Amino acid sequence: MAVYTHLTTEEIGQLLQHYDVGELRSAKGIAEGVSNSNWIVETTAARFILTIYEERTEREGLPFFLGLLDHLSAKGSPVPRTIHDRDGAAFREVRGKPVALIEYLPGVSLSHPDAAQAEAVGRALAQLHLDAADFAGRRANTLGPAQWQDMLHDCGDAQLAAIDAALAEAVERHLAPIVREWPQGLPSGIIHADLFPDNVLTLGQDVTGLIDFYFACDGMYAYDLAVTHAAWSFDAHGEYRAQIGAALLAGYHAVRPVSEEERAALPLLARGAAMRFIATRAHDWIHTPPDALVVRKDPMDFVRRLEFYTACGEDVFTLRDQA
Ligand SMILES: Nc1ncnc2c1ncn2[C@@H]1O[C@H](COP(=O)(O)OP(=O)(O)O)[C@@H](O)[C@H]1O
Ligand SMILES: N[C@@H](CCOP(=O)(O)O)C(=O)O
Repeated sequence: MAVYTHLTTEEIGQLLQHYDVGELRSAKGIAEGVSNSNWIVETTAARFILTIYEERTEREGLPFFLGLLDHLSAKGSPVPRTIHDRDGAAFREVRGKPVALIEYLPGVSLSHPDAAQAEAVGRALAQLHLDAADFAGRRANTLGPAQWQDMLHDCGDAQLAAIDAALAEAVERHLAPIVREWPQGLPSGIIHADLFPDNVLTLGQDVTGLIDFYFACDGMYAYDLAVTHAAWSFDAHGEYRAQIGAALLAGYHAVRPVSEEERAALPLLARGAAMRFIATRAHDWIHTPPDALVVRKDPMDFVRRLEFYTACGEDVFTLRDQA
């Protein structure tokens, strides 16, 4: 469970007094998530998500993240609105940490998507890129190649090897070439940068929620597509699911056509996406406080994906048009 800050019911009740959302009925810590502390809050009026922003979500980014939710939601994207307090503020402070109340969206996260669901996710990602294009906010990517290098250097070879010898070897072998060859100048705009299955809510074949924009930033659209491909196209044993990968790319391409230059960069971007999650997972593996109620994520999942993307053929990134 991701709850790092343990608020009392009284504290949550007092916080809600600043919003026009009715009286507190119940508040339950949410099991999913690793970055922030989250509760489902029921009031006499509705259900909400209450989030306390922890260390990884930088406070200066909050006007961007929360403004982006409101921008996308106003465009009809399945993105939750920020609930503003009675003074119009998008976030407040509790125990010295920022806290926000977010619209609750229906739907469930998929653990084993089918091809139609993967295609819908690809479409939703492309639509998000289009809808965010005229958002005025800007935010640099704070988890780009330079930061992967810093984080992995900070972990140190010995600690990486203590997690798994293959982890240290993969970083040693792959990090420098990925950083050296990293593409520049591909079409860019605001990207989600973390569209994993737990950040997409669905009902049947429909995407009903895109959540957790706390890594959103300026970046290459094709990198976001590569992150999403790496996050969705493998089963629980790490086996590549070719139909899922192809459907995801096809769904995206149908809404925002991928240029040949972007397509050609996808294999490298996918290796970079794998390295990005190796870096943060390894860092968290080593630095997560022992009393945090959180399930740490295994960096080795992405070492296997990195090896897959290094060895795979071009056909993985062939773009097929919709049937
Ligand atoms: N707006 C929302 N509507 C419904 N459920 C949500 C919403 N936001 C978050 N959740 C639930 O809370 C979980 C954790 O939220 P998330 O933003 O991913 O946390 P973290 O930033 O810690 O990763 C999600 O997996 C989802 O189950
Ligand atoms: N998606 C990342 C971790 C970030 O977690 P989230 O719960 O904020 O989506 C990973 O899988 O490593």
